Amino acid sequence: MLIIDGKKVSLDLKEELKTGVETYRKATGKVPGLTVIIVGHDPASQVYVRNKAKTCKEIGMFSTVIEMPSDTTQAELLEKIQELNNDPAVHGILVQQPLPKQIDEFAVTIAIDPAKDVDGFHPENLGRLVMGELDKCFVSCTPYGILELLGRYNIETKGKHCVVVGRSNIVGKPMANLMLQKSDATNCTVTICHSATKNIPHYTLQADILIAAIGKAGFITADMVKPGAVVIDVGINRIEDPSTKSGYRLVGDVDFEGVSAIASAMTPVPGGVGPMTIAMLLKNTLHSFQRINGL
Ligand SMILES: Nc1nc2c(c(=O)[nH]1)N[C@@H](CN(C=O)c1ccc(C(=O)N[C@@H](CCC(=O)O)C(=O)O)cc1)CN2
Repeated sequence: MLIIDGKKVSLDLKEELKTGVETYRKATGKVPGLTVIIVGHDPASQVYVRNKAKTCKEIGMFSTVIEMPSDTTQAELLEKIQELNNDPAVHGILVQQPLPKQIDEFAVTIAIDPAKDVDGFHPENLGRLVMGELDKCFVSCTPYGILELLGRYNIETKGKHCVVVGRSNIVGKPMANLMLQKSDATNCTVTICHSATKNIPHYTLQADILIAAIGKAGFITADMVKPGAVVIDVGINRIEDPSTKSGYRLVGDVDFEGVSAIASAMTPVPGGVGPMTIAMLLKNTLHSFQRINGL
């Protein structure tokens, strides 16, 4: 069974982006700039935001982190986003999720200028993706990272049956629509399963490419997988484990041990899809810089 190594691919990709950033810096004297807003003190979000800023620095991009208190109002956050929309040095704007409950995520998503929405969450970007305008939109980083992994591991997609389990706006829906696109890198027949789907194994057993984005530890078991399938695990679930130093360990939505005996290729957790999310965010930020500067 082939392990699809997202950690390694993300490192390769970051090296390529570093070269790209340096080339544009020499040619224009400018570098891409990403601003990340974090509201509140969610520990996992703080780690992700720190990693985003650190990775920007490593590849020569400019990054700013704006920390806002947990009791920030929606109006205050929208005002900050407006400032960033108008700042020409900012090519990418991202508001880390989840947000505190007093803030409506959708209102925030639509406030970000679609031309700077490097998360690819804005309805204009999702709409363009659905309509096949991939070169004129930002694709949500996790699905985009999965596409990059499939491409770099030469996994055949054309005419294959891709089953996506999960229908979130940031993973399941964009993922399914990407795999549906008419292109050499996609062109699948796509099925989406979700919490109201009756008999999920009936569908997953037909999948040549199975993408699990449910958010439930070990949900996909070996008896739900067709022999030889390619299995992509998007889940990042913390489960208690007193034998580890932290007291927990990370597991995916797929029972790795059981499914790895059946699948032909699989992403691990950690080290699979997760690391690609930040790499693709930086790829989107570089694209934004290119578009804004007409490069
Ligand atoms: N505005 C956004 N908010 C959130 C996003 C997002 O794309 N945009 N995604 C997630 C969090 N996230 C990035 O923000 C993210 C999650 C996981 C990883 C990752 O590298 N995971 C590692 C394990 C890391 C660990 O030890 O915890 C792995 O899977 O190997 C990167 C980024 C929600 N919010």
